[in-house]
Amino acid sequence: MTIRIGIAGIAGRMGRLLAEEIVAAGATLSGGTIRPGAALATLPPGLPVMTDIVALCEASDVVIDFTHARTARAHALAAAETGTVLILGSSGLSVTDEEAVAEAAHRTPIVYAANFAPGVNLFLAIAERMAAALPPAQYDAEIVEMHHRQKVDAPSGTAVALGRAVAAGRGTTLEEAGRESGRDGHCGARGTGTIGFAALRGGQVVGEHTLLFAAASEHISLTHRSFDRRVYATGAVRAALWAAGRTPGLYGMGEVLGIR
Ligand SMILES: NC(=O)C1=CN([C@@H]2O[C@H](COP(=O)(O)OP(=O)(O)OC[C@H]3O[C@@H](n4cnc5c(N)ncnc54)[C@H](OP(=O)(O)O)[C@@H]3O)[C@@H](O)[C@H]2O)C=CC1
Ligand SMILES: O=C(O)C1=N[C@H](C(=O)O)C[C@H](O)C1
Repeated sequence: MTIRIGIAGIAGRMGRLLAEEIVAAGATLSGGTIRPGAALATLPPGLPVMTDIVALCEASDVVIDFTHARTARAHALAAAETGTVLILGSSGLSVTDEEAVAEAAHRTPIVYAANFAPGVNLFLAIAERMAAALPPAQYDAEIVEMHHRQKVDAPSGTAVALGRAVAAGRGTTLEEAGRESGRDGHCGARGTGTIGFAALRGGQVVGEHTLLFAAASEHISLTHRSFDRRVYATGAVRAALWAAGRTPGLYGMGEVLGIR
């Protein structure tokens, strides 16, 4: 029997691509959820569409969730209670949401990644190395991201992950280092060692992230651009096939790719 993969948020931009990629990977598309109260959109005929995440988990070996931060906690709990593998791609989770996901991962495998594109995960590893080599007293770290006008959270999950990677390279955490976001008005001079974030929104940009280290006499920057969000869908399906049958735990895309 092929692996059964369900999709939370099947009517969304990512949900629709995931449906195609699951079938292309030779897995069984077990169904999908839409938001309770949402109008039933045009979806593949014959596909079980429901609003109950527990019912989707029970019908699936793996559930892929690209919906919204506000559902992450309930979806992780449903996966834990039914022993279903969860691939979680939603961004904008609070620290307490992330703690709830980590708690659920004691009972079932969860792959949680800010970005499922292979290039971004390499970028995260390089960011950590760059930060370890460039002293924070001289090199200001700034992260700039741009996304389509429909994106509802900022800074992006990937930008936050880059910030965390920079902080880790500097032997600290993002919270300890301090975030500087959305500068406006008399915001004061930049703090030494803080990590800056700027979020641009417009058009249909799939996802662009730049990490800049700025010193008095030199700048070094690295940019990743996604041109097609299918790269996230293929990455998520790859994670689903990798995670099925693993022991419970919280995994990242770096582990799926063998990067870290
Ligand atoms: N980790 C990664 O690699 C990537 C992460 N993302 C993240 O994934 C998320 C979704 O992105 P995207 O597909 O562009 O957004 P969309 O808004 O297009 O899709 C989200 C879908 O989830 C639905 N939804 C919301 N709540 C529920 C619920 N409780 N049950 C079932 N369905 C629900 C929405 O329905 P409705 O419209 O009716 O509210 C919508 O159809 C975002 O957080 C985004 O940042 C996106 C791309 C890559
Ligand atoms: O909402 C999006 O589109 C994306 N969200 C993710 C994020 O917040 O980092 C990943 C990617 O950048 C696309």
